[in-house]
Amino acid sequence: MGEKWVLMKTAQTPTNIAVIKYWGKRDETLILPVNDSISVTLDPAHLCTTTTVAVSPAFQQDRMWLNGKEISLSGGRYQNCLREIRKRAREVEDKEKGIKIEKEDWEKLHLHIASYNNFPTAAGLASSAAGFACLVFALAKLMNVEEDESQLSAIARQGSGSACRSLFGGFVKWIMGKEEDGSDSLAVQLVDEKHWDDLFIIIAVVSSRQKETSSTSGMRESVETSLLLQHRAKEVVPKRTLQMEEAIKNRDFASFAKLTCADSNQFHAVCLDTSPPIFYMNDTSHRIISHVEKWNRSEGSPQVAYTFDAGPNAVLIARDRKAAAQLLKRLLFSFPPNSDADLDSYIIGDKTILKEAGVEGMKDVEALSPPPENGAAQKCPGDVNYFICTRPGKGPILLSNENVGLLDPETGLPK
Ligand SMILES: Nc1ncnc2c1ncn2[C@@H]1O[C@H](COP(=O)(O)OP(=O)(O)OP(=O)(O)O)[C@@H](O)[C@H]1O
Ligand SMILES: C[C@@](O)(CCOP(=O)(O)OP(=O)(O)O)CC(=O)O
Repeated sequence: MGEKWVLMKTAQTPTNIAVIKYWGKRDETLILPVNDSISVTLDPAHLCTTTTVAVSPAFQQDRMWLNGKEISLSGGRYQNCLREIRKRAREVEDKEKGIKIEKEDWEKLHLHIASYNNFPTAAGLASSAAGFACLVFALAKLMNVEEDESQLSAIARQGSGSACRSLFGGFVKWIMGKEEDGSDSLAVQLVDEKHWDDLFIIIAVVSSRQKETSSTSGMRESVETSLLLQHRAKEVVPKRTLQMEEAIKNRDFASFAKLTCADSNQFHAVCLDTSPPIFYMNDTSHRIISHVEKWNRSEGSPQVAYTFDAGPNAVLIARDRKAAAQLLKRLLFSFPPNSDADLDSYIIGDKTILKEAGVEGMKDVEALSPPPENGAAQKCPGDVNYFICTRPGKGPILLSNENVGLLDPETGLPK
């Protein structure tokens, strides 16, 4: 194997947001959770990771570049994913390029990996979920791995728990499993992204400093100190998961919204019940909850569900585009951009919703009146950094066009 060839694959993988939260591990190394969780996959057109993986006999060591900067692969989570995927590698032949890799060769060959998130990394937008799912998916394609998405999800899980749910589109369940080796702790698709096409999602990226407690250490502290977590995992989530599956199957928005909001609130209650307490939401997050609760109550049935991960960003799931347009008007009234910002960079993703809300420029934002159910609503410019408008989306895909790869096909180094 003294030749100079480089073989590459590029994949794109979505991020996901949990509507029944994963919070707490029963095994830290294998990343095994204390309860099942359910998520919705977000449209990769707006939030996704692109990863190119390459193999060549010329590479001296495994290397990785994240958003253009070289990072170390020595961490246990990367090492576990690489080891597990290498174990499953099979023979690969590219007759056109005259390349043949035997199964045993994969243990000796080194990899180059380049990855890019089209959204901020470590900003509470689940970059680790999309990132590890994409790494495992792209490597599986490069190495001709036979395992299906669920089996791959059990490998991605060892990179970051929530990553296992990004191997599928639509609504996804991470089954906690019972086995000690984690072999049955994996993700399955509940329904694909077309099943509940009406839903529209608006993410409020709330201004904050970098979060103080990572999900990993936060959930460790909750497991060690919160009695509410024990109760939640044993008594609440098992029932709630079944109800959520029913709500999703029947496209029952009222039930879906009730369960989603209750589960987000209970997760944050567990954080408060942790010693010392963990605060992920801030005043802006609380204000968003109160606006949504008031509006839902005044309508008589829920129009929007809210959920918050380990940070202050609000993920708002509207029952349909009409409700999303109404929601956007309410959000823009209370959280207009700072006077120097322009609407084009303040609302990103699927901007078509702006037109439906009748908001086409800053003048329209300034002219918005307070929502009828909340005449006393205050304007808080600058409290939200920007909004991302998106939908439920599809799972990982392989990109066939070599030009979109992040590594140079000749050298295997970042372009
Ligand atoms: N594209 C990627 N490929 C591989 N690993 C990634 C990628 N993007 C992020 N990561 C890993 O995930 C880590 C960030 O995870 P972290 O949990 O801190 O933030 P996050 O996932 O963006 O936020 P949160 O978990 O709160 O939603 C990075 O330091 C890196 O190790
Ligand atoms: C609040 C959450 O987003 C927690 C996600 O935790 P991570 O998957 O980031 O944690 P590790 O497994 O330690 O990497 C809820 C969820 O996504 O289910």
